[in-house]
Amino acid sequence: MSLPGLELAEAAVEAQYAPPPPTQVNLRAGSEWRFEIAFGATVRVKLLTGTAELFGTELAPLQTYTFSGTKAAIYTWHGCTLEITAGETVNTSSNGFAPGGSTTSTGGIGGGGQTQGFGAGGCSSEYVAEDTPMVEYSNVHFGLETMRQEAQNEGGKDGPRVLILGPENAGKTTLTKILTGYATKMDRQPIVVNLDPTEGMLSVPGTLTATAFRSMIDIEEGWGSSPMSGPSPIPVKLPLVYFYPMKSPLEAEGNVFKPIISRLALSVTARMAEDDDAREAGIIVDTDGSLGSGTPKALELIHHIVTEFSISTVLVIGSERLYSTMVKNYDQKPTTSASATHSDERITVLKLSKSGGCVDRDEAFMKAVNESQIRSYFFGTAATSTASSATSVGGVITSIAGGGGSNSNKITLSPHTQQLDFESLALYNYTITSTTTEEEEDEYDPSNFGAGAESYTSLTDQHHDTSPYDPLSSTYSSSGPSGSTNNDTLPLKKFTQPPTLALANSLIAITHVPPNAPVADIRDSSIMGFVYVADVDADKKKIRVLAPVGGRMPAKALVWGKNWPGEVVGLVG
Ligand SMILES: Nc1ncnc2c1ncn2[C@@H]1O[C@H](COP(=O)(O)OP(=O)(O)OP(=O)(O)O)[C@@H](O)[C@H]1O
Repeated sequence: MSLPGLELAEAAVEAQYAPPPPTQVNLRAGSEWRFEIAFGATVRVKLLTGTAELFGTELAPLQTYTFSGTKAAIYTWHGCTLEITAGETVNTSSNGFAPGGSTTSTGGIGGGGQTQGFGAGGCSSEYVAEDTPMVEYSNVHFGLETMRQEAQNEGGKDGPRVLILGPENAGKTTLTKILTGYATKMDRQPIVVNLDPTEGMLSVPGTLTATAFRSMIDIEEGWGSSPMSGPSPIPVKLPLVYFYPMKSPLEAEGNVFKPIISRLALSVTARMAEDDDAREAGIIVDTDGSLGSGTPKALELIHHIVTEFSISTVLVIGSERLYSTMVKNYDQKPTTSASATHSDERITVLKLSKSGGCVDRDEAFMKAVNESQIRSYFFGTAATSTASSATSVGGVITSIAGGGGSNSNKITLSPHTQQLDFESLALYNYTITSTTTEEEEDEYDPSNFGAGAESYTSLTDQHHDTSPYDPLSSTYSSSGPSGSTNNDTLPLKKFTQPPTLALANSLIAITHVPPNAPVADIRDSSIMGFVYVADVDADKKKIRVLAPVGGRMPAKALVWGKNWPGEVVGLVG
């Protein structure tokens, strides 16, 4: 192609790019290889000698792991040699599967060559770092392990309930993975709770989940996979999923987030009460970066989490200020379960270093991560790995609520599309005013939906937070009341018809409650699964949806993910 005005011929991308030859990386004991791989590029990593782990989960020797759209590090305690090879590229533009979908299967550098970087194996960035906080993190693990041992020895005592806090990109999720990986390696079965709606854990973005980890985390995909039919190299996990279709816990003054947390905590506590393995191993709670902001509202939500999950250990990464606030509010204060069990259990607050490897993920990368999570929820993952064989199955899924975030079993699913009569659906939408400054106001306007005010109903939120507020009273005295009580109306409205075009390309969650359930019940319901709106026919009042399973749409209340995860274009061609 000629460049206008310059009469220079631009070399073809393929010609510019030669696949890098396999590279060997020698890691000394206590160092890590940090790498970034763009979406669309794949890089294969093999452990040739020694031992190594990726965020707490050990790599099997001589097995090839394939990574795409990843920023991570492989750490070694005793030294190792890794082999890094370029994998095939993924067509990110035209197949409707981008960025996490089908591959060109060229075995080399294909049309998407521009996504390959110039580092080893086509990484866009890679280097070896000697300075890591892994010793600190492993000490935390052994501290937690002592608490688990105590819980095991003294029947009835709970294992550690850990809350991980910090600003965005401080490494909270990474620490959660490391602690979970180490715990499962020691045959513990911790319950991992994800309270970060920006990124799904074993589910799509916009979900808050709790999962009992009985087996190892998947190296390539982050968290492993939730149940679906077909062979799976890593045992699947079954998350309990709640839908929170907002980007930040602080939206709607935290009034939607808090009751869902209470629900989640109730389920987790019930599970711990009847499952000794879970009780001994305890809970690890990963949070959203906005809770690390230290604002009164964020502190109030932290307090809610600490209370509801009876947190015993608070880990703060990468924020001295937040650490000092947490020490002031919680260190050596009794846990909420201490008063219930008449024990003397006290909260410990610890400060941890942020890893120098933590990378800021820009909006485009996060968008690709989120789209990839949603895409894999419906389509499974492409067969990129030589470590596991791909199998096409009929898309029959036994449980559909999870599955999105990390379907590592390289299964291609076949979701079903079907036409639905919009009038037969009970669709609800959160009508919040976004607190995120860059987002436009999102007030509910019935006229947008072509329906009068009578087409939606509004019920009052029944939830009142009665949790004691002592530890934080000093914090709030200067800023006045927290403001959590000035919005008693739950911003969850039902609308009927006609369907709006804004529905197209968005997700709808199927709850477990009947269509006419009170809105507080709809908000508090766990999720059966998701459908994706492929098309809207406003005239005929019909929508075409993509569902992970065939058959009739369950007659349940539905919640629209309009604000978040929002529009995901091109899932269905
Ligand atoms: N040691 C490391 N080497 C390379 N990359 C790393 C390392 N630690 C973390 N990362 C990467 O940095 C990014 C941010 O880390 P992580 O997701 O753990 O942060 P977070 O605090 O959970 O962020 P958020 O609040 O936005 O969810 C991730 O892509 C993660 O894989």
